[in-house]
Amino acid sequence: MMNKPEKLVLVGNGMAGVRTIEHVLKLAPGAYDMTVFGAEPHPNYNRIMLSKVLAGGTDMKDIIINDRDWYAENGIRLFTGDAVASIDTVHRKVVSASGVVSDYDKLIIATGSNPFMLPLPGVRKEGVIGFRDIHDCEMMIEASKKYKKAAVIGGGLLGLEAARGLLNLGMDVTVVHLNKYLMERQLDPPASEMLQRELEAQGMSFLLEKQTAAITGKRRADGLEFSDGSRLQADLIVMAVGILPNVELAKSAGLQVNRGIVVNDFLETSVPGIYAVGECAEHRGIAYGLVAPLYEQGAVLAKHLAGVETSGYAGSVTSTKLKVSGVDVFSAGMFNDAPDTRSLRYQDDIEGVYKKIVMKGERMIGAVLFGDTSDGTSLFSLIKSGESVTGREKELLLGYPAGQTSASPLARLEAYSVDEIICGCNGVTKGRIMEAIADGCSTVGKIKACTKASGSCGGCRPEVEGLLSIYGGEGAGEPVKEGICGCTTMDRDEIIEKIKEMHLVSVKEVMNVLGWNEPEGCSKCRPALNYYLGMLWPSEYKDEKESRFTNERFHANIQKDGTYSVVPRVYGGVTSPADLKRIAAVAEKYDVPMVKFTGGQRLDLLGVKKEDLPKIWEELDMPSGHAYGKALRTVKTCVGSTFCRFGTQDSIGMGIQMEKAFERLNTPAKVKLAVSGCPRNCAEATIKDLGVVAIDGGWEIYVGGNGGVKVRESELLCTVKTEEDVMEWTGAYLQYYRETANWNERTSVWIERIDLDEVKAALESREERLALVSRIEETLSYTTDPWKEIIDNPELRKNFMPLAEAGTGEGLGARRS
Ligand SMILES: Cc1cc2nc3c(=O)[nH]c(=O)nc-3n(C[C@H](O)[C@H](O)[C@H](O)COP(=O)(O)OP(=O)(O)OC[C@H]3O[C@@H](n4cnc5c(N)ncnc54)[C@H](O)[C@@H]3O)c2cc1C
Ligand SMILES: NC(=O)c1ccc[n+]([C@@H]2O[C@H](COP(=O)([O-])OP(=O)(O)OC[C@H]3O[C@@H](n4cnc5c(N)ncnc54)[C@H](O)[C@@H]3O)[C@@H](O)[C@H]2O)c1
Ligand code: SF4
Ligand code: FES
Repeated sequence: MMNKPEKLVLVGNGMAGVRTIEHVLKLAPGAYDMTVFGAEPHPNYNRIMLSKVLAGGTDMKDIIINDRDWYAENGIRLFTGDAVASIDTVHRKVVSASGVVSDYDKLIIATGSNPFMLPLPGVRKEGVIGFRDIHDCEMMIEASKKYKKAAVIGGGLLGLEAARGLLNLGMDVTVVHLNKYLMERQLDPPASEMLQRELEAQGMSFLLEKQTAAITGKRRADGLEFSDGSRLQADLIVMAVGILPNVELAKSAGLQVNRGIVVNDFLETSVPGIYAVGECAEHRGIAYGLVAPLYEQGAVLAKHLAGVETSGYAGSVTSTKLKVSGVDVFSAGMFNDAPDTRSLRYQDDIEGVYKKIVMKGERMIGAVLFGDTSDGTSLFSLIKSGESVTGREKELLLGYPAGQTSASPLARLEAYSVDEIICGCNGVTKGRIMEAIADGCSTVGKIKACTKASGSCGGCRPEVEGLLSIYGGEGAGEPVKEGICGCTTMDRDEIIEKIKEMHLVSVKEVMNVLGWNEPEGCSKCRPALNYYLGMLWPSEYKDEKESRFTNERFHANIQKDGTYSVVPRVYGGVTSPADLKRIAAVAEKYDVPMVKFTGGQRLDLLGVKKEDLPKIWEELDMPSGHAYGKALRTVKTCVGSTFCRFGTQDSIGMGIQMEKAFERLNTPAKVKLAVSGCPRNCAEATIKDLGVVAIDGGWEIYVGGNGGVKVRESELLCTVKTEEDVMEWTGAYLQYYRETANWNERTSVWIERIDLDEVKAALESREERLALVSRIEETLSYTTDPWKEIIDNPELRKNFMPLAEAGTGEGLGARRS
């Protein structure tokens, strides 16, 4: 195109600016003679990965995007550690702090942002820091070696990622937040509360609705003082209360500046020949703080500079994911309710999943996901497209039922346009990934090396794997395997085989030895490994509470208002006046707002405060009903032959026997049983994981039923004669399920996957059945009642105390459960 190269100067060697010149190099090679100035002493690096560096497991050298050779190979003059001090817009030149003068024909300002440091007394003391660059990250790592207590001011994305990193570095961390809800700019209150609970369980402490008034200490900070007069001790204070676009240079050069440097749709500033891109730019009144929109800006600016036609940048809808391992949070678009919007919500407190989509007319305009963010990309795509989703709201909220291929995640990926951004962190489109696959990239690793997709937060890895399986076809050199989660490419069977072969005995050891790409794992693999290890090594494995969901850690179901529910075990649904009196007395004494019968014939005490749980368990003096766990829940019974005139067998006695035998059993997913005294089936045994129906002279055993979201009628496994036979088949069946199902796979899904005939074949021989029964009995012999364990152990009881009693010093000590 152009003959003599024009001089292009980039001020700011960060993510948006360098991405722009990468595009220019591709679109118009040789068109520009380029010079880059960076205030930091490093080549261009991935700032978002600093959170991962702080959290451990990622090395500083791994976050370099373009090393110094790249600049040299592309003929770019690079000045690092040398900030541009002034711009002469008349003579078109910039002058750096060290005195380097550089002429330009075109100038890009990409100076990013500065952390907003609250103007508090004491803010300049040693030990007070923002979190923006490699230097800050190194300072925090150093501080953690000498000091113990950290305070992070600001419970937004950055503050929480910083706090998680500091916890990993062994510090006690308190997050001080102005608002009542964490991440209030990204989450609605229910999601925010679930997030807080999960982070508390990880060991983070919170002070909400707290206004910091001063930073105390002499030369070095030693704590915070709040506007209500209270104090917090801390040796390291990280300020994460937002960012301010870095506009000083532009302002002093006379460019129009509001909050950011004002640009039009082609990223042109008020001065001809000067452009601004990235966090420092303000487009249509918005200065963005996430890479995806900044990369979109960069792509437009590059086209403009390369003389390639573009309709300009029209602004972005944004989405965010929190990069804290073990917590899946996604937010996009307008997620708050408004008078002209309509919201649909789904909440599963047992699995710790919350989903919300916000509709305006026929369009979806926002979404919040907690616990399961797998639909994030497709929901975001629909939000951005603005297409009508009328009639599909429910399936968008709930995701698509397994096996429904027309709307499977793969089908959705296939339906995306080639311009759809798959990897937000690196701005990689579906089309780019398809190109890489067509060029021979046959593994996720190769696609990462070639396109950078999945190389940053890792959140897009499932989509990259999906695209590989769709477009890799026969040509893909290495087979595409479904890892149990994004942290590994190994599937369940491979992991179990390795655990057995190498005798791995802890979650951490499995992750280390089997090369997890996330050192801390995630909310999918940690509980799964915890289950597999417990199933494989019943005598030696010690359950890792931190790998379990909140409900299982507190042995009670958390409710939407943060209270808990208590469901004592009532074998076979049969209670006694004495038990009922105790339940009533406890309910009165602790002001339990509601006592309710469950669908499984139990009594549920709802609205219990966490600190009351151990006292209530003690006073009830009844075993845990495990209503919160992936475990045997209930054995529902009908009245049977004891009282019913149709009854052919004693269904109550059978049910009680089964419940007493298998209570406390850990299973891949919850398990519900039922026993009916005749084929009228009043206990609804044919929609249970295992249901027993009495017939003349014997019993029928049905398996794989479900009465939940996707109703499935159970199938006949066998017909047996005696109660002993029922016990043997039930034990063998439950153990076979425990040994072969994926973690979190209900029997109804498992049986469709492996087929009933396989189950029948596996249980056909008496010898095999007895071997399975002996393994389940061994497992059961090591189980204890969790409520009793806590009642008898003062250390465990402390986890249930309110913060002020459980903590240290000013009542804010970190609580690790
Ligand atoms: C810890 C952390 C985690 C993050 N995680 C995410 C995430 O998960 N997802 C996401 O989308 N976003 C994330 N962000 C935000 C994201 O990193 C920024 O949006 C992005 O880096 C902004 O790019 P930029 O090029 O505008 O600014 P920067 O990347 O900040 O680059 C600006 C550069 O300009 C330099 N500079 C400033 N003034 C001058 C001058 N006068 N002369 C020369 N150089 C100068 C600065 O030193 C800096 O190196 C995170 C940010 C941080 C700090
Ligand atoms: N995963 C990600 O996408 C990610 C991660 C880190 C950073 N970032 C980006 O980096 C930038 C900086 O992040 P951030 O979290 O600092 O900004 P933010 O503006 O998103 O959040 C700042 C938080 O601090 C709180 N706050 C404000 N004043 C306070 C005070 N006086 N005391 C206590 N709390 C106070 C606010 O209520 C707010 O929730 C943002 O643009 C963010 O999007 C993104
Ligand atoms: S299932 Fe049969 S035995 Fe049981 S209550 Fe109903 S009618 Fe009676
Ligand atoms: S979305 Fe973060 S690496 Fe792709």
